[in-house]
Amino acid sequence: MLDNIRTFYQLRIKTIKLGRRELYLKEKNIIFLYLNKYKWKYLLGIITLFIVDFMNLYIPQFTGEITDGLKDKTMDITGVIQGIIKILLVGLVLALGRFGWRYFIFGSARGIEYELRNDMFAHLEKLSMGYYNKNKTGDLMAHFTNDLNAIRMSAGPAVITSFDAIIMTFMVLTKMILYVNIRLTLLAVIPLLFIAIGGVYYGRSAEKRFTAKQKAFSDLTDQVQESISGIRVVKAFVQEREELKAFARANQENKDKNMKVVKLQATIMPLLDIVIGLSGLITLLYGGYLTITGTITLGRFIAFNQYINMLVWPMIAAGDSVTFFSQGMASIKRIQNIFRQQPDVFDEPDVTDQKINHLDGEIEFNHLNFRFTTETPEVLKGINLKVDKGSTLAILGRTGSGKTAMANLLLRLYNAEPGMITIDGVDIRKIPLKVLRENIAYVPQDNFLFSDTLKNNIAFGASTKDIEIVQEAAREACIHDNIMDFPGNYETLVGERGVTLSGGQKQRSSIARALMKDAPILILDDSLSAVDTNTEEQILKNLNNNRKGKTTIIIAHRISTIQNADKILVLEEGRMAEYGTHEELLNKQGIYSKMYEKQQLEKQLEAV
Ligand SMILES: Nc1ncnc2c1ncn2[C@@H]1O[C@H](COP(=O)(O)OP(=O)(O)OP(=O)(O)O)[C@@H](O)[C@H]1O
Repeated sequence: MLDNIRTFYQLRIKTIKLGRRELYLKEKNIIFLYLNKYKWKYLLGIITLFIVDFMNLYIPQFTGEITDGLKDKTMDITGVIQGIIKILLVGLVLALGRFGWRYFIFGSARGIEYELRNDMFAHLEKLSMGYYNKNKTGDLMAHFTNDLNAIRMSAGPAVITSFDAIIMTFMVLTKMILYVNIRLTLLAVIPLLFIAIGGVYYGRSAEKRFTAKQKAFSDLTDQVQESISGIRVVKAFVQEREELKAFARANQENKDKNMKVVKLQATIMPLLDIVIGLSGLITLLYGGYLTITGTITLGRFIAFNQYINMLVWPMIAAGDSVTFFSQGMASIKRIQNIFRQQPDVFDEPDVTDQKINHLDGEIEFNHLNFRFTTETPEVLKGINLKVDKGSTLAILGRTGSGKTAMANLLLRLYNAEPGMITIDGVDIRKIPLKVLRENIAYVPQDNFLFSDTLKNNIAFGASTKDIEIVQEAAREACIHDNIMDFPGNYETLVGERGVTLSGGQKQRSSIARALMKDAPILILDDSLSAVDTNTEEQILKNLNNNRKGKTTIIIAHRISTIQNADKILVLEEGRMAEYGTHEELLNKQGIYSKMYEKQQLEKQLEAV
């Protein structure tokens, strides 16, 4: 019985410890996970550093010996040459050692930065749309540049300077005591103690200022990113001056926050000089006295001065290390915030058991209600309908009525409640995300194209880049002739460094990209709005011929786009206002028929 209780508590303690450790790694210091990977390299680097520092101490000693030898006339030219050879040999070891620690420690820091950047990108890719709706692109970009840079500086130079400072201080002090004089050493290092005390205060204050500085930089990056991506709107609304003012404000804020850091460093550095100067003064006064009284030789006095100078570097390095570490700490916290974010949409544990690797395309919405966040109102209410495999559903409705929301839910960019959407009779949440998205071809409303060739844009996400297949998809989307008119044909670069496509050309390239996927489900989200009616007719005809047996969902505003669909859903403020075929809805004399009449009238007016 007692044994059982003991085992129970032992197990419990173990679990708590494990839990704490996980929490510690996850919550407190993600950087330790990365440092751990490079621990052997760091160790090698630190050992090399130790050797370098150790060898360094012999140069003042050899100089001191030559000085005393020459002064006392106990050393001839051979002795001097031997002394110089010893110094040169130490110099050679130092050169090799300095290469070594740089290679090991800077290499590890670069490695950590590289891995952290990869992991951060992979993590960001996993995060759901909800996260991107809340966070600004510029801010995220600043994490990849400024914050990772600060982390690298603290994982590399700061590690070196700290260890160097500690090892060097320790060794120099030992050498000062053993080789020169203990009392002189103690007196000379008293002022240096103030540096250790000041370091703690400086570290705390520096981290706060660095956090503010990094945030200001993020805001500035965001400002530039928004102004440049929105330059068309800025120019069209003659808002250059306003944008410039907003930029100047962000820039000023960034400068102010940087100045706060500069001011702190500017206060600390002269203080360091004063402390170091005091040490030098004590050395001159008391060391000089000891030399005059013959307690230490002139050579040892000279060596002592060199040792004091050797302490200057660790003191300044200590200041730099605190700066780097504080900045790194501020950045790690910012990056940790990203890693702490969990995707809302993910494969639940039992999903992989489902063995689903293909979809047929029978979609069912079962009394679907949906809101984007708990704070926002419901945007879809009681949607209840079935889309048969191989049929076409058209969704029509005023702007903001929830059409794109339905597409987003089918792609699981957001989560619907369990059971509210099924595909082939399986709850969408039980279908592996990869399978779901691979089986849906989507033409989004914003027709985003990458800064790449048209060929690569169309073949994006497809299993092949075969030009014949790319051309076939482009022909179906009625963009082939346009592409052939471009100077580089399919190799034409799109976007910032290439040609600027018209709205309609972008739309059709985007349709070609979706058709290239040849998926069992195709969603066109207002994807024909920028093409003329003849081209629209042609594209729809092509879709009809080539997508037999496959499901299509067309979201549109023009009735001409959707009138041949098997079923038409009219959404009104997220509700199914009307549902049926074109004829059925016309007979209903409701919203659809009114829309139809209006659009017919517009057509006739256009013809006149
Ligand atoms: N990420 C989001 N968070 C909160 N609300 C959102 C979000 N995205 C869209 N909405 C809101 O949901 C409603 C439906 O939007 P949705 O984009 O589905 O409309 P839509 O019918 O596709 O409109 P349009 O024809 O203009 O594209 C709108 O009121 C919109 O403001």
